[in-house]
Amino acid sequence: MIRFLYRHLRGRRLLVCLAVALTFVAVASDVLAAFPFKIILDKIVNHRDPDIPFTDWLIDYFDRFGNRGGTDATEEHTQLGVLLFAGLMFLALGLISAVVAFVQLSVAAFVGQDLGAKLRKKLFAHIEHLPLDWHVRQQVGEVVQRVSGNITDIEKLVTDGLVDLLSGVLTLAGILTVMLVLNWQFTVLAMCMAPLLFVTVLLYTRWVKRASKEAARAAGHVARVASASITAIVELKAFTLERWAARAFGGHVDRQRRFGLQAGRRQAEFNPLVIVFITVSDVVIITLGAWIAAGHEQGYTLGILTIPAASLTIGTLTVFLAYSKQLYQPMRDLSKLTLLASTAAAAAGRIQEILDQPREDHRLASRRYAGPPRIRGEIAYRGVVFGYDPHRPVLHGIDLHIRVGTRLALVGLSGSGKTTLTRLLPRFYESWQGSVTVDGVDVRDYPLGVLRDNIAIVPEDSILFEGTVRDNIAIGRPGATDDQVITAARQAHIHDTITGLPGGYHSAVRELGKNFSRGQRQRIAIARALLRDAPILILDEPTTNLDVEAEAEVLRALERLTRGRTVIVISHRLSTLGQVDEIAVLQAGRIAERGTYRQLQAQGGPFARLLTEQNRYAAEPLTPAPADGTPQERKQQA
Ligand SMILES: Nc1ncnc2c1ncn2[C@@H]1O[C@H](COP(=O)(O)OP(=O)(O)OP(=O)(O)O)[C@@H](O)[C@H]1O
Repeated sequence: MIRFLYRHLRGRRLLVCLAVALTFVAVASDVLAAFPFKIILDKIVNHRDPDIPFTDWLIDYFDRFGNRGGTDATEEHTQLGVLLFAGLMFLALGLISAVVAFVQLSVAAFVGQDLGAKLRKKLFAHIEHLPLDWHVRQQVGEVVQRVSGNITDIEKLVTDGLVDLLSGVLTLAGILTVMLVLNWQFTVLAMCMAPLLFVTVLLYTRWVKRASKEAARAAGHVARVASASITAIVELKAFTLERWAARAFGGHVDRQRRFGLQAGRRQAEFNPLVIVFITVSDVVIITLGAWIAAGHEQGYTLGILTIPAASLTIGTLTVFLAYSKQLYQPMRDLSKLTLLASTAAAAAGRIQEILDQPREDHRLASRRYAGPPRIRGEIAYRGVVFGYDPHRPVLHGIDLHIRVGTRLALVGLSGSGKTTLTRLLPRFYESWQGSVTVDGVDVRDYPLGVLRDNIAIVPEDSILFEGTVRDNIAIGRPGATDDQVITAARQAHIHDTITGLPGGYHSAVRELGKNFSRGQRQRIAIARALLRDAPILILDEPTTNLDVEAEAEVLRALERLTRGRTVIVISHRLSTLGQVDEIAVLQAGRIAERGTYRQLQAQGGPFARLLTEQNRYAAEPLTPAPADGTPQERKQQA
């Protein structure tokens, strides 16, 4: 934890040192704040002048305001002089404490917030650069928790904890030292309850924390279940599952209440216990202390401990009483802080775990790449074997060649590996065996930035980001002009829809594009891809979730997008494959057959069977192959 903080506090270490130095000053003034009472009582009750080096001149100065009434011959200073001196000392200590607390807390808050912001930005940027393989293995909530909750834990330790921790330790040490110097025998007596108090504080803080943690975890479940139920409200209503959802939700709420009550009960027991211990300790100090301070002759022996008679003054007794109360707070703070520190240490561990993950380096390639930044788009898979699980390959020796500017459709049953195959191209994953090349260069030899800049992907469900519609299209090419954005939108057949919105191109996009229909989102994504103008295009079932009308619109937009590019399209709707040059059928991670639509249909193999299966429930038998052949065939005929 210390190493983690030291590393991430670079640039702010001097401020931390300042906060530490100020803590020393604050603690010293707090500990000394009990002394003015001692000075006053010693003067009035015991007729003793204060014995503080280098202060006589000041008391002499104050003496001129008083007279010698109430003093005896042994006293050098007047009562008023000493009272004014004690008052000034109290005021000065209070002011020092206030100013120091202000600076100290401001510094701690600044360092805490600064560290939190820096860590958040760093962690987020790192997460964004981690490979897809890492992302799919994570739970989204878990990752978000690290960016928000875990960093807050560290922020809290720095803002509230470090200063309190240090001042707690210093206050305890300071108080004990002063007490021991004043009267060590009486200190041992006065501290009789301290071990019990300490153990109680330690145990109870732990119990309260444990119960609160469970309650917080249950609260997390409550939030998750509520959010899942609200997200799936349509399904819940459709299946009339409202009561079932309410029961599941109620279970989590009950758990949260149980632990919340447990924490409350522990807290309720804790405070009275502390009061009892402190009261017992005060009783000892007051009764025994007052007896000794009253000047009774003999020493008092308690076991091996002898307290010399008349070794206490009423003033010293007051200091002991004040300290007895002051001891509790730092103990409590320290105990709380051990937990805060352990939570922060666990949080730091979880954050470091992510920071230790190697990120994708967009510039790095296994060999130096000296080719052009724009590639032509010839794709070849050779003997590619790959899987997500080390023991379960998904692709078994794929050989596939896609010429520049041609369109290949990947079809096959669900789970046959179509998406996986396309994911190897932008190097979201790397093949176990064989190679994937683009323009004859292994994808591993391209800098990631170059490779991915040359590939555009339109997925099944395009996601829009927060911002305006224009921003969402312009993502395709940072710095694109308004004209370029509008041209792309026109080509994607979304321009009219956008201009029909109240804000036009500046209309806001709500969370993940919820205020747009699926078809509109797809067309915005197509405009984005058009603007990107990448030579390679991957379409992963871009019309799957659309109704007939929206599908027709998106297909029209795609028609423009796919022109002149190397395209891999994954499609379940075999009837829409008329526009591709070649179809590859995947079966359990192997290419079962390849050919044009007509060839495969005539061949009577897996593709023909898939077609029959899809047409089984059609009202009329479909004959979707284009009358004039595929584009490639059309080109050849021409
Ligand atoms: N991230 C992943 N981790 C582990 N296994 C995965 C992962 N993604 C896919 N798989 C598995 O790999 C196999 C191929 O999945 P893939 O998504 O490539 O199939 P697909 O043909 O595209 O299917 P669909 O048509 O349903 O999208 C499946 O068995 C799937 O369970």
